[in-house]
Amino acid sequence: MYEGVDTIWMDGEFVDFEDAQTHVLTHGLHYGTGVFEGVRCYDTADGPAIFRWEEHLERFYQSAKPYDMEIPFEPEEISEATVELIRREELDSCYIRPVAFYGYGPLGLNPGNSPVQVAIAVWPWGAYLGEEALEEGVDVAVSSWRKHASSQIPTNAKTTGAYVNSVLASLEAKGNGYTEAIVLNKEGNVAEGPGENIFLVRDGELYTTGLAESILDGITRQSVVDIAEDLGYTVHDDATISRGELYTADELFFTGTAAEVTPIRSVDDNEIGAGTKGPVTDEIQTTFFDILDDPPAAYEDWFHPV
Ligand SMILES: Cc1[nH+]cc(COP(=O)(O)O)c(CN[C@@H](CCC(=O)O)C(=O)O)c1O
Repeated sequence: MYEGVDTIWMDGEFVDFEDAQTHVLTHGLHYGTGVFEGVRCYDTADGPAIFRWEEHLERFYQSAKPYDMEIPFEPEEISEATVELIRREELDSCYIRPVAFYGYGPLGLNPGNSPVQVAIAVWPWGAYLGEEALEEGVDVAVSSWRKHASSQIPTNAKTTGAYVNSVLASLEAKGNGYTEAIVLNKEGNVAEGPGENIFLVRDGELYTTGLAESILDGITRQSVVDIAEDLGYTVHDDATISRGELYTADELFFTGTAAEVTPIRSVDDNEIGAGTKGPVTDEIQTTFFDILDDPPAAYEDWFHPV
């Protein structure tokens, strides 16, 4: 995955990949007290550009707040370091992973005396759910693991430790021969995927679960809502979707920085629609990738040049 990656930015310095280490008594390793972002840089017609960078950077700092975590760098410093790192790696497109965590200090739940460390890594990352997934769609299963509720962990924050919930759901799905999971919330309605938001198409209208369903407020989700509305679709972006509605949907698809727009062709072995990428999904996905390839003026503020 990291072939050819030489450098990582860590705590204000560019360091060699193999030197980007942390101590085994790092607070974040023991208690999951870290926050991160997943971002993509695309090789657009206007050159390499980071997609929705300002929104991702804002969410990075917001995610730290519930943990009293002061990220010891200004957004401008993180931004400059990220652009410089992409240039040093000579990548026209890449996945970008900023992470901030309570580092090496006295253990115990209170992280107060552990320093906050920050690192940024970039690497080429292709289709998250497999090369054929974007075209053919994926087979998914509803997980027996429920999404933790927003009353239990701030689901609008990308907390490293919270992702054990996603790991459990993803491991279960893959262990049972599916590509990905869909997780229900504690009410038993649809939340999202382990690392994706979810959209449902019914009678030509789009539905996506709202923040009250204990989901991450996905930036790709919001971008797809905007794109769909600009295409003239009615979008219900605060939907409650029952498990049964998954099976009777005309179309389903995931959205996410890593997943981009990935069609779902079956749920629990029930074919969705025609069992392949549906026409609305195809139009949304094609428009999404066209915007990434050659950003129209209307979307130019979605792109941060590298
Ligand atoms: C739980 C979850 N829900 C929705 C999304 C989509 O959010 P956005 O990227 O802002 O559209 C992601 C991103 N998942 C990231 C991490 C994936 C990983 O395996 O790590 C990502 O897509 O980068 C989630 O982790």
